[in-house]
Amino acid sequence: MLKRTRSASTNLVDDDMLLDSTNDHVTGDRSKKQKNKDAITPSTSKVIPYLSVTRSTKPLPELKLSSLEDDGKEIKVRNCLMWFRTDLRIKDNIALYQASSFLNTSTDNYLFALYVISPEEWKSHDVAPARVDFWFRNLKELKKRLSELNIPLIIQTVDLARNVPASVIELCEKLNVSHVFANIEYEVDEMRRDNRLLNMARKNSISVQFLHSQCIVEPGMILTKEGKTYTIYTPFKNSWIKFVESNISLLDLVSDPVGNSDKILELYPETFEFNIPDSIPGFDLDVSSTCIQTNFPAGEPEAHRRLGQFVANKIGRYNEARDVLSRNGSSSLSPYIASGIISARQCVLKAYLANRKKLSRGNIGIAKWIEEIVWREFYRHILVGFPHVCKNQPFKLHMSNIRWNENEEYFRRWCQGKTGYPIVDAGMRQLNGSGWMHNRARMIVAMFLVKDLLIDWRKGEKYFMNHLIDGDFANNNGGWQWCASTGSDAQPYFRIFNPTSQSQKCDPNGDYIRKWVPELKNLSSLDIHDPFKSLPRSEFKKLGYPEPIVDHAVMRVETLNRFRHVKR
Ligand SMILES: Cc1cc2nc3c(=O)[nH]c(=O)nc-3n(C[C@H](O)[C@H](O)[C@H](O)COP(=O)(O)OP(=O)(O)OC[C@H]3O[C@@H](n4cnc5c(N)ncnc54)[C@H](O)[C@@H]3O)c2cc1C
Repeated sequence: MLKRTRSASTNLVDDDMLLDSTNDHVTGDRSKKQKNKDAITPSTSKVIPYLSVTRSTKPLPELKLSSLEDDGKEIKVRNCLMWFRTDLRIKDNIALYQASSFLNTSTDNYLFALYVISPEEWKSHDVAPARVDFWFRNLKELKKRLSELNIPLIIQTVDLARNVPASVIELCEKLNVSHVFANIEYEVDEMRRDNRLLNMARKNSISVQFLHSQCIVEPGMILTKEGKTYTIYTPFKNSWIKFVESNISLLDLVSDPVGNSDKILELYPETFEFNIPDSIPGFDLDVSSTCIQTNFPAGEPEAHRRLGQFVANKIGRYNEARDVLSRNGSSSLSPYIASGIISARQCVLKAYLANRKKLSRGNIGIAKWIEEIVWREFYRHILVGFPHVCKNQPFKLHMSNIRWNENEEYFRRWCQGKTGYPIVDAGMRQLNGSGWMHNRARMIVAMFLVKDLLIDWRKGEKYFMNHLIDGDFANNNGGWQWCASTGSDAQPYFRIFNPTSQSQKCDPNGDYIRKWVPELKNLSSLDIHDPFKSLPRSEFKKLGYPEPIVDHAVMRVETLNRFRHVKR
């Protein structure tokens, strides 16, 4: 394991500056629909609008870790707290490693770990029950592994989201904590929460360090020639690859944390006694939990097993297999990456080594897979550079003037997988039945909602978040806006998927449809893609499958018309 010498410390600025970055109000609730009548200018500043990032290449002991110390104040090290959020892993966890190395010199200080259960915050962010279930299962694994290091995992349940920072401070006081460490979450509400914590900590002489860990290339590290955030993927990717190739230590993993001495067991026995619940009210699984739990077992070893198997057996053919719906051609690592059970860096490093130390070129399947992780980074950079996307607004602001259909019946049928378009219904039923959906199916169902039903993409985005085990704000928002032609580097509005030809192309034998739409399981591969057209009416009626709710050709014309004439 390589010892990491690279680090970053971040000072979050005031709430007001966060709000100023888009001249709008942060709602605290991404899900609430905001009518965007006011013109809002996306940030074009050279630096990230609400993050001031400093980097250091000095070895760890020489790093100034504390924001208070940055102010010239010295804080005597007492105990440390690692606050886990969407980074539920021990390995390659920058904040955890920093926290543990910070204490290393002294044996009289201890490291505690914290996880906050925050139901109100989760509700307002449409967190799916499948995701909460996945978190709890992973927390149980994490707790076991931390216990082996004598690090207790403290669980706090905080009903109101606004009380989270105060409860962290309260815990610090109780446990004599002087230094708090956490990895940054880039979404606006999360940044506001952390900013509050920072302000409260300052008043209580507690040092808080937020560290970059979600991306291999931190937001703000690569910018266009004009010093702006990239808004087009291909130049972003080229710049990303060049940057990582010339700073290859960005792929170095941090060492494992050092544990506490046994003395903590006598001094703070109660901190080892927290139980992780199986579930909490409001987040009960409504699909077969055994299917989700069997498909996505918890734990870091499982994530690494998947990565290892994928790289050993499948990655080489990823470029050709990834779009075939019935072929398990992708890694299915997304729940693990989204909850931080494995880091993007660990994934790319493994692929890079398998590709004989190449990020691009080399094996075409490997290079393509790395590009997908770069999409994930692209959407995070967009989130930071254009935080208005966190506030229910389209990246291209004039796109909020599109007139959407308010058809609850159509929306309900889309959600249930009863549109009469087999490939769309298969995708939605996969989501409802397993908490996950194939990438190509996500594109098809999203495009169908927006461009065949003309329903606001934000309704689909919310539905996805409410059901996906891998729900991830940046990826989900980016994916939806790509399909809706409202996003950065999105599909042009006139590119509209034909669901039937997508079905023929990406599920040629109809096996994916047969798996998820049992009414059609006996149809031939010729009839299955559009049974309403291909079967005699009497035969079709016997299937018990709905007729198509709209005519694709008619809706295509209507959609082109509405998008073409959207007011600027
Ligand atoms: C409408 C829509 C909504 C989406 N919502 C989410 C979401 O909530 N969470 C999520 O993780 N991904 C989302 N994606 C991206 C993509 O569909 C999933 O990441 C992918 O299907 C996960 O399967 P995998 O792990 O087998 O991916 P692989 O193909 O093996 O890719 C490896 C990893 O790269 C990342 N990745 C892959 N494709 C993309 C992409 N297009 N954009 C950004 N990152 C990508 C993911 O972290 C993924 O796990 C969405 C895409 C669309 C079109």
